[in-house]
Amino acid sequence: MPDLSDLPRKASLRAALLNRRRALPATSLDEGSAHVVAALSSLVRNERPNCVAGYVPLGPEPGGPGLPDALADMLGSEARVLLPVLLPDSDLDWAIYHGPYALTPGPHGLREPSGRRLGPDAIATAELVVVPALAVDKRGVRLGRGGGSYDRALTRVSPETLVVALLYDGELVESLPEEPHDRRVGAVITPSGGLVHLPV
Ligand SMILES: Nc1nc2c(c(=O)[nH]1)N(C=O)[C@@H](CNc1ccc(C(=O)N[C@@H](CCC(=O)O)C(=O)O)cc1)CN2
Ligand SMILES: Nc1ncnc2c1ncn2[C@@H]1O[C@H](COP(=O)(O)OP(=O)(O)OP(=O)(O)O)[C@@H](O)[C@H]1O
Repeated sequence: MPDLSDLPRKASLRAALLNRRRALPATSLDEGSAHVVAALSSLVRNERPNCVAGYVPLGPEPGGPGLPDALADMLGSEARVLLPVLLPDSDLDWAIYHGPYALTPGPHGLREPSGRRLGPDAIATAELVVVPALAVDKRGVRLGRGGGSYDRALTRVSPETLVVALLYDGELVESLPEEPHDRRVGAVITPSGGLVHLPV
C-alpha cells in the first residue's frame, strides 16, 4: 500500500481509500466490522451514555448494516440513538432511530431515519458521537466524504464529548492534510487495535 500521507490532495486520498475498501473481501469486512462493534460495545458499556449519535453504514463502511441495532442493544432501554439526515446544503439534521423499518432511502444510497427531525443542534445532546471516516491520522484529523457535513456537525459538540471514528486496519494513518474547518476526532476504533485515544 502506498504511504497515504504522501498523496497530496484530499480527493485522491478519498479515491484511494474508497478503492481499497471496495477491494476488501466480504469476510474481511464482516470480521473487521464484528471486531469494531465489539470494541464499541465495551466503550458504551463503560461510558453508559444516555444518547449516542451514530450512522447507518453505507456499502463497506465499518460497523456493517447492523450498526444502529447494535448501538441500540448496547444502550439501556431509556437511551436513544440519533442518526443523521443529510440536508440539501450537506449539513446534518438528526432523528431518533426507531428500528430498521423506520429507515428510508436518502441521497447517495444512504438510509436515513424517517421520524421527526430534531434539528442540526440535536447532536449536542449526544454523550458519545460515533462518526464515519475514510481515514484518521494520529492527531485525530479525519477524512470524510467531502461534504464537510461532520465538520459542521462537530462544531456543535462539546469538547468534553468523545467523538470516535470507526475504521478498518490501515486507515489510522500517519498524516492527513488538515484545513482550518476540519474537526478532529478524539479516538478511533480499528479491528486489530480496538479503541485508540488520540491526543486532542
Ligand atoms: N453512512 C454514512 N452516513 C453519512 C455520511 C457518511 O459518510 N456515511 N455522511 C458524511 O458526511 C453524510 C452523508 N454524506 C455523503 C456524501 C457523499 C456520499 C457519496 O459520495 N456516496 C457515493 C456512493 C457510495 C459509495 O460508493 O461509497 C456516491 O454518491 O458516489 C455519501 C454520503 C451523512 N450520513
Ligand atoms: N462550517 C462549515 N460551513 C460551511 N461549509 C463548510 C464548513 N466546514 C466545511 N465546509 C465545507 O465542506 C467542504 C468539504 O470539507 P472536507 O473535505 O473537510 O469534508 P469531509 O470532512 O471529508 O466530509 P464529511 O464531513 O462530509 O464526511 C469544504 O469545501 C468546506 O469548505
